[in-house]
Amino acid sequence: MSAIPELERLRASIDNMDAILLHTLAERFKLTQQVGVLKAEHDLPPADKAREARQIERLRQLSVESGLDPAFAEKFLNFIVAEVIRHHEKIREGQE
Ligand SMILES: C=C(O[C@@H]1C=C(C(=O)O)C=C[C@H]1O)C(=O)O
Repeated sequence: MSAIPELERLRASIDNMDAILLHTLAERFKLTQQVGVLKAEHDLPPADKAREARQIERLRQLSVESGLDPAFAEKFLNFIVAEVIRHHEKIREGQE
């Protein structure tokens, strides 16, 4: 039996999941952009390390519960947050 139909079925679901991830990320960035504007208006610093530490702790816990590598979850969050902070700095400088 050919593996192709099963491979195509799995890849179609993977494509759907990728779309969900991307749309979810886009909605998250809409929210963080609003936080960036609020911070710039009130002269608050772009990064909040205490908040990030709480998010990492929470996501590490959720990862264990859902069978995901907690180290990966932490790296993934850090990657996204770094991009968010880059945007916040730009908003602060009036470039966004
Ligand atoms: C969005 C915020 O700004 C930064 C980005 C965060 C994020 O992307 O979740 C979290 C903390 C901050 O370093 C915030 O302070 O809530």
